Amino acid sequence: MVKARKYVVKNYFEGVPKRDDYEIIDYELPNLQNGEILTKTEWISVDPYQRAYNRLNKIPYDQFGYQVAVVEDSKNPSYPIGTRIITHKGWCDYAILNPNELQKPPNMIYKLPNLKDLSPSLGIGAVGMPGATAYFGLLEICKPKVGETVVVTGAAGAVGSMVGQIAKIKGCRVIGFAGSDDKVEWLEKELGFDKAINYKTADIDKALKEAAPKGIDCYFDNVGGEISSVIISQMNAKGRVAVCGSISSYNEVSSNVVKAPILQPYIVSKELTIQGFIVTSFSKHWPEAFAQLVEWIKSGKLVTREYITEGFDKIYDAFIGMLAGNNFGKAIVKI
Ligand SMILES: NC(=O)C1=CN([C@@H]2O[C@H](COP(=O)(O)OP(=O)(O)OC[C@H]3O[C@@H](n4cnc5c(N)ncnc54)[C@H](OP(=O)(O)O)[C@@H]3O)[C@@H](O)[C@H]2O)C=CC1
Ligand SMILES: CCCCC/C=C\CC(=O)/C=C/C=C/C=C/[C@@H](O)CCCC(=O)O
Repeated sequence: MVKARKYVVKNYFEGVPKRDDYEIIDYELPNLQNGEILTKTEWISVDPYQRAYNRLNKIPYDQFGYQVAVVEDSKNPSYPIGTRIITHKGWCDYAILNPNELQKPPNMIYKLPNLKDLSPSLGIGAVGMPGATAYFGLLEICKPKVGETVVVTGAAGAVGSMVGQIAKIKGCRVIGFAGSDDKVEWLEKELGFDKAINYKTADIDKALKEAAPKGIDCYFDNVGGEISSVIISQMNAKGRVAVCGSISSYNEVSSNVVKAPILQPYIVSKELTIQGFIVTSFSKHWPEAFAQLVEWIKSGKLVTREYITEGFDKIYDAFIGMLAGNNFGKAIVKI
């Protein structure tokens, strides 16, 4: 018998999730049946949608999320012992899975993409769901052209740091917003952003007019709220906005959500395209994105950074730290 642990969400979050909203449960896994595999978790992802989607689930629920795991025992010939996989099994240290029943998101499983000699942990970051989000959101929705100006918020995070670098690879001028001077320095000095701005200290409207005197063609929106309204008000005719997330309001109780200015006059007069998307809509094409992302990383065109917390007992802390902005790049937990 294998002893396993998992995080169960006991409450609907009010504001910032509390430690007491979670319970860690110890339990014994049953014996393997034909077709099943026993997996040992190696890396766990903490992501903003784990906060945002809380109220879409029936309480209590097992905390969902991506993980890298290795097959420890197998009664499925397609997944022999030692195979590395990505699943959406969430915050648990061992699991029994039946790959034949895990074909559609969110209950998905796939073999770790060929990462060459890169760390398997990238399978939940730059070469995983966040990497695919940056790749498809930018290339399929913003559709940037050479010489255009691209703005990204949440620029030092998992998705944003990739968006900015991919836009540079595509020949764009890139401006990023992030929440500290250290992040600004990292974006400009190491990731090649043309300009980064600390949204917590800058006059956003003025700083952006200075950074983008010819206006903005593409906006990759990770945060929503007031800053997005300011950015959209400075867009050029036929500009494209990919609405990826709105983390600035995930921890707000509804009565506190900021009322953003009215944008319709800009949207109409500039003929803007504003499109929300969910990355799994592109899931059939993830393998193409992963192959390209690995090539860019291996050739040094794309820099990856991970913010690693160690220990199963620390997943909650890693999650809260990510929501508070501690992470540079992808926030993950090593189990
Ligand atoms: N549509 C989709 O399919 C997907 C959407 N997303 C969305 O993309 C966004 C980025 O996700 P991801 O890259 O994984 O996370 P990040 O790695 O960017 O981590 C979250 C970051 O959000 C920033 N942040 C926190 N609070 C605020 C706030 N009030 N205002 C502005 N920024 C804030 C912090 O950075 P800082 O220090 O700069 O404040 C923090 O580091 C999220 O909105 C997420 O929901 C992600 C994956 C898929
Ligand atoms: C309550 C509305 C929340 C709005 C936030 C929208 C998008 C933010 C975001 O981060 C989306 C991420 C999507 C990730 C997709 C993961 C899927 O593979 C699994 C979805 C899991 C689930 O639906 O339970």
